[in-house]
Amino acid sequence: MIKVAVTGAAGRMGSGIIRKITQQDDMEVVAAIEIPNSPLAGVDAGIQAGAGELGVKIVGAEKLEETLKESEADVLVDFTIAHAAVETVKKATACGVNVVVGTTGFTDEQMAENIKNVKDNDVKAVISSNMSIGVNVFFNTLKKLTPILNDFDIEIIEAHHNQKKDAPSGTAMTAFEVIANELDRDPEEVGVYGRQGMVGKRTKEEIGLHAIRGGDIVGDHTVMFVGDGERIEFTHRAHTREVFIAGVIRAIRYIPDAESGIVSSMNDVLGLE
Ligand SMILES: NC(=O)C1=CN([C@@H]2O[C@H](COP(=O)(O)OP(=O)(O)OC[C@H]3O[C@@H](n4cnc5c(N)ncnc54)[C@H](OP(=O)(O)O)[C@@H]3O)[C@@H](O)[C@H]2O)C=CC1
Ligand SMILES: O=C(O)C1=N[C@H](C(=O)O)C[C@H](O)C1
Repeated sequence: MIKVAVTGAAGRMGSGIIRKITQQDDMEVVAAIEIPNSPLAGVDAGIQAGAGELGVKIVGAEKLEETLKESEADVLVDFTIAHAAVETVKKATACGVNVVVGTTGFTDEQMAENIKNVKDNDVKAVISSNMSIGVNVFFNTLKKLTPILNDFDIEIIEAHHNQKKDAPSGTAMTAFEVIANELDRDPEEVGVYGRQGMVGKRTKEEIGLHAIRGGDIVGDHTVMFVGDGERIEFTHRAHTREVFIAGVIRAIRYIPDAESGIVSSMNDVLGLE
């Protein structure tokens, strides 16, 4: 039985992950953590998630370390917000707990800190901006398309629900890094985040990133390759968060076989590439 702790337990992803884990016979929720001093502390995590009573009470993040120790969690799953996730990964890895992280919006420095904490504490980890199988095939296909279309202008457009806090999405940022890497372009130099005013003509090298926010859009990503006289619009659309949650379940199941001290990718989990 894999013992799972979930941070962001009352969030859109966290509650869906708790519901899904209760339907598996090889894993169980042993801890559910919310923001420090959460008003939800003491509430049953299963009831909160709509999965029926679990006998696991939500605790505030100020009790993270003691909760991880008492619950003997094998894996912590984090879908929260970047600044909180960095601290959570630091504390969980220091307690020897493996991590599955889907939170987005990390700066390069924050991601480097996550990787260092996994390495220094020799734990197992899966970190990915998008856990869906479709998006990971999308990334791999982009890797193949980009060198062929290297002369086209490339723009990335993402659309998400009106509750999303980070922009551009983590998935758009990963797509951007894949493309920049394939084209040997420095992401620091070629990223153009929206355009406004007299920005001048588009340069050949730049890659535009654009974020749309509205209603209940689960998550759409389009990479536009625009040439003279034709264009390719390569799109992934998530219809439901269940696609991300299915990936999380596979990532949890992958952890026992994962290599220690490194961050595994969803390609590793899904056996892609
Ligand atoms: N990799 C992937 O496949 C996917 C990634 N995501 C990413 O996951 C993250 C969460 O998304 P979503 O579930 O929609 O967001 P929500 O805002 O619905 O959920 C986040 C939850 O985390 C809580 N939280 C904040 N800080 C802490 C903390 N220190 N400890 C414990 N809990 C905390 C929040 O509480 P409060 O609301 O009170 O602040 C909230 O309940 C985002 O970064 C999003 O981009 C989302 C979908 C798929
Ligand atoms: O916040 C979301 O909802 C999502 N976030 C991830 C991202 O930023 O890429 C993944 C998915 O698109 C949904």
